[in-house]
Amino acid sequence: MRVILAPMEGVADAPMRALLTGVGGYDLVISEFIRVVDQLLPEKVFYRLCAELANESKTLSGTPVRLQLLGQHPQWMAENAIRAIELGSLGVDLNFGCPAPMVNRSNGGAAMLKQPETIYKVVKAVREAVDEKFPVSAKIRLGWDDKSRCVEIAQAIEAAGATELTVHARTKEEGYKPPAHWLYIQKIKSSVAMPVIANGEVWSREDYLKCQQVSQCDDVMIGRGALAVPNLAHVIKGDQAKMPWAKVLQLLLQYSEYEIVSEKEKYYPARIKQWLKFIAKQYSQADELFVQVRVLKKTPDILTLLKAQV
Ligand SMILES: Cc1cc2nc3c(=O)[nH]c(=O)nc-3n(C[C@H](O)[C@H](O)[C@H](O)COP(=O)(O)O)c2cc1C
Repeated sequence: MRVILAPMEGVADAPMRALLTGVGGYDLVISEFIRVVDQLLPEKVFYRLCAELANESKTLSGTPVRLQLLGQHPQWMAENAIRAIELGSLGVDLNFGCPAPMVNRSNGGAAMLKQPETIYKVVKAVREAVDEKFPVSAKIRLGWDDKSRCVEIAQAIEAAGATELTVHARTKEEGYKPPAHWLYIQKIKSSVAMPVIANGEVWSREDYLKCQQVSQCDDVMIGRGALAVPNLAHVIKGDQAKMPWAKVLQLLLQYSEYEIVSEKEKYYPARIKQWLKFIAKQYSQADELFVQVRVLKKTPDILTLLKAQV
């Protein structure tokens, strides 16, 4: 079984990826998406969204990172995929599930689920452009507003030569509303030969076991659950209990300290607050802390408060 850390734009940034894979249990990480429209993007964009490229595409603790691209133009996706590989990415992942209105208005992300033939063309162009020794994977939702074409979409991705497929078991319209429809992952898995990775609403080992049973997939990708319980990968693998609150606090401190080092004062307080909100889903102590942290504007003040809790 593999546990993969999900791409989460604006949340699972490189410092967060370093922190979570440092806790361990992850076999692979997918980066936040890089939006491709109609040009070959400059190298700095790749480094900004996937800083691990400068470290042989691995997090500090050595977990491999695969860069994710999002776009609807086959040729530009192929050109940017080549650049990703040249810069050292260990493969390319293609995002066909993003629900952001800006992305969807220009026919990217989840909007592509309405056109399996365009998805096919994008995957094929990227697969043909990238040396076969590097994986080209895809990530989908079950559809735009209904699930009737999910098998067709997966089969198009396979026919185009994708190495593997992650299925977030909801339509775009379903957003993040529970439940995730794991049975549809099983329908997809039984219709294709490539490896399928299950994704959606796995917050505990119990969830994983249920998801595994229903989807028939051993491999799982975890997103919000990984933020809420920082050692969830180990918990899922059955080799650790849920991390105690004191340890979570230490990680919050570490993440906040990074910000001081990186001097991104204005930017990161929002990210610390955001992370704390996810943690509050699984730790009641985080709820109380969030009330105090939310009014603070500067990271040093947040740090002082966090240190006082330890
Ligand atoms: C804040 C946020 C940002 C996300 N950004 C991306 C992204 O950049 N690329 C992508 O393929 N999916 C993205 N997703 C979707 C997740 O990768 C994942 O499919 C989804 O959260 C369901 O998994 P979960 O229930 O384990 O969180 C994002 C999700 C969240 C909550």
